[in-house]
Amino acid sequence: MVEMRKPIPVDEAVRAVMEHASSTGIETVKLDEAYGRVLAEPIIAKHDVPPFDRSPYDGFAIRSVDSAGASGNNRVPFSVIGEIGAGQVAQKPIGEKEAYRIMTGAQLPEDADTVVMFEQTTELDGGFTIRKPFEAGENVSFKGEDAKEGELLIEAGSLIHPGTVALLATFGYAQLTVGKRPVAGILSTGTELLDVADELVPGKIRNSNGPMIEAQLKRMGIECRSYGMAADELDTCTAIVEQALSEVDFIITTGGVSVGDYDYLPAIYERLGATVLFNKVAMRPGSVTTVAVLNGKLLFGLSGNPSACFTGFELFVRPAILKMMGCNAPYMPKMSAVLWEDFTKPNPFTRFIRATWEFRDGKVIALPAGFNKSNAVSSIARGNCLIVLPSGTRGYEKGAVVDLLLIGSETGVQEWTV
Ligand SMILES: Nc1nc2c(c(=O)[nH]1)N[C@H]1C(S)=C(S)[C@@H](COP(=O)(O)OP(=O)(O)OC[C@H]3O[C@@H](n4cnc5c(N)ncnc54)[C@H](O)[C@@H]3O)O[C@H]1N2
Ligand code: MOO
Ligand SMILES: [Mg+2]
Repeated sequence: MVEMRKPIPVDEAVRAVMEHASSTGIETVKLDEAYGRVLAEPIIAKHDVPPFDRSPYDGFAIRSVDSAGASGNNRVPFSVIGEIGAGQVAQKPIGEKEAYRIMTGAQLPEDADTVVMFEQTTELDGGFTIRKPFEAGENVSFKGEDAKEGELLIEAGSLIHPGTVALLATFGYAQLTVGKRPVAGILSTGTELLDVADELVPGKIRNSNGPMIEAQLKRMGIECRSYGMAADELDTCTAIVEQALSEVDFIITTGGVSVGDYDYLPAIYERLGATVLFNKVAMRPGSVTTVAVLNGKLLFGLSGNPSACFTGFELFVRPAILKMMGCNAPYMPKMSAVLWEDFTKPNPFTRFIRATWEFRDGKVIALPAGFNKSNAVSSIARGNCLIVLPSGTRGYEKGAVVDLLLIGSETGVQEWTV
């Protein structure tokens, strides 16, 4: 008799996975390897930024007192006593009505407290005149205005993006500690599977899930070990999964998790003694998504159906990986949008629809990506988000406001429910 499975809500399933996603540890990397990693230490300003008062313009550094009373009718002359390019420092202090030519980014000479842009002067031989007074501090980029020594700038647990790299470089982090990346193992199960280079033969299809998952991992910078494809044979698949468990931090299998005669993942978990966290989720696609855990390692049993497989990765595998790396905001960001076409099917389970969000007619709209079934492959190639239609809702009409989950976003959120 077929096994009856009890679906659990998506949020509950995500929580169960996250409870078992534990840190892979930390390691030290060079700055040029830091992009895409997670900070294992906070970035605290090691010194003021900028580290000295500097000129934000190309112009002349003067003492503001000397500009008092300047006007169109009373142009005040200055004599230029030297030039300071960025990286150079003034050799002597400036005296009354004296100025340095100074370039953007150069340290202000002692006593100078303002900068006059070239455009605000009339140049003369050996000097220039100005036609307005300047206040102390006008046109100065102050020491510490960007960051103060000791200030907490970025918390540990943040994903390192190019801007973070700039900040790390500013403070001289030639190396830093980051969360270790877990190593993933992937196995595509299915007797019907052909390799990408194979010609189609009756009854068979090419393996698209394996390459897709590898790309989803690559997008996160995660290294994977591919265990290729395996026919639906219990002994063979069990042996591969067992082998993989000894070599990687977590395993993703695709296919074989439903109740069919050749769906062997449930039996494999049982043989290996893995604890199944859930084997039915109140979602579509991906209701058969199964996650098990053995010796602290997660085994993600994603559905064989391509749309379900894709969605299962983004909803369950991705946040778990980020948590293993120590990330404090592992969930896809959410946004609201106006649904741009009718979606008439009722939603007994929470539905995730591959879609594109864009800005149109003054609002953010969401356009479903086409053929919307769990076994669809064409629509997963389109779109930049998932529309979320909560369980227990009926059809939606064009114009309804719906939630979106953003796919491929660099930054995430700390808490999340769908
Ligand atoms: N009696 C029931 N049948 C099914 C149920 C159910 O509840 N009761 N659930 C359906 C749902 S929902 C889904 S989703 C699928 C899940 O199937 P499996 O995860 O067991 O996957 P397979 O049976 O191995 O394959 C399903 C489908 O996907 C194709 N596939 C598999 N691997 C790949 C791959 N690597 N690349 C591309 N396509 C792949 C496979 O050929 C099948 O067409 O079960 C329903 N059935
Ligand atoms: O498990 Mo499914 O809901 O058709 O993808
Ligand atoms: Mg099946």
